[in-house]
Amino acid sequence: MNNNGYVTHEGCDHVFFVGFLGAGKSTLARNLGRLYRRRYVDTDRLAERLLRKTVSECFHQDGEGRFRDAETEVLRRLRDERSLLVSCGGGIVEREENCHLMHEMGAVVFLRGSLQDSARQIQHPEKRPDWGSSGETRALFEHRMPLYERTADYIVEITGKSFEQVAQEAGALLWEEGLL
Ligand SMILES: Nc1ncnc2c1ncn2[C@@H]1O[C@H](COP(=O)(O)OP(=O)(O)OP(=O)(O)O)[C@@H](O)[C@H]1O
Ligand SMILES: O=C(O)C1=C[C@@H](O)[C@@H](O)[C@H](O)C1
Ligand SMILES: [Mg+2]
Repeated sequence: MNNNGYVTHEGCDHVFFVGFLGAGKSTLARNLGRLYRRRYVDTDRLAERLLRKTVSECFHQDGEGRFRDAETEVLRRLRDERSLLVSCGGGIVEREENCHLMHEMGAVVFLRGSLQDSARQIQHPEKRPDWGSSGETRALFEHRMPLYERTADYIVEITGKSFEQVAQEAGALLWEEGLL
């Protein structure tokens, strides 16, 4: 345990949560952080801090490329930290370099659900640069699923489960694997 009261292990051993928009990545990282006394961070919030603007502002003013560069820079900077739970932006798997960085630093957990799960759970779709018309969103979902699957070390199914069930299941799995 470090002097902030968080559990840390030797070396860089983060757990990264990936999945489509609204899958529950941030909620799960926060819940597991509380349960297992692990510090959690969110790559979208870290990118906003680096860019000094919101994700949505960055997409509109500077374009997606600028945001993706910031997202990769955020991951690189996590090399200097220990034992974090990291909820990732939905598009983190778009860059091969990001996937390498995550595997170099720890384990990747994919929260797998349906497009309907995302549509139900997502808040303020009007503020999401990444939530387009229903056809665009379906195409993005279909493009992303194999990328998440290919990158995942572990898969947690979310369909029909409450946050508590998802946290319990993911927590038990990661604990058994010595990752928490
Ligand atoms: N298992 C669940 N059942 C029902 N609602 C959930 C569940 N998990 C998360 N939620 C709710 O769904 C919404 C999206 O969750 P969250 O922000 O954790 O998802 P996310 O994957 O981080 O999304 P984003 O793409 O916005 O980063 C929140 O309102 C959250 O309270
Ligand atoms: O799925 C995506 O491409 C994105 C998801 C969000 O978490 C943000 O990272 C951003 O809006 C892009
Ligand atoms: Mg989130």
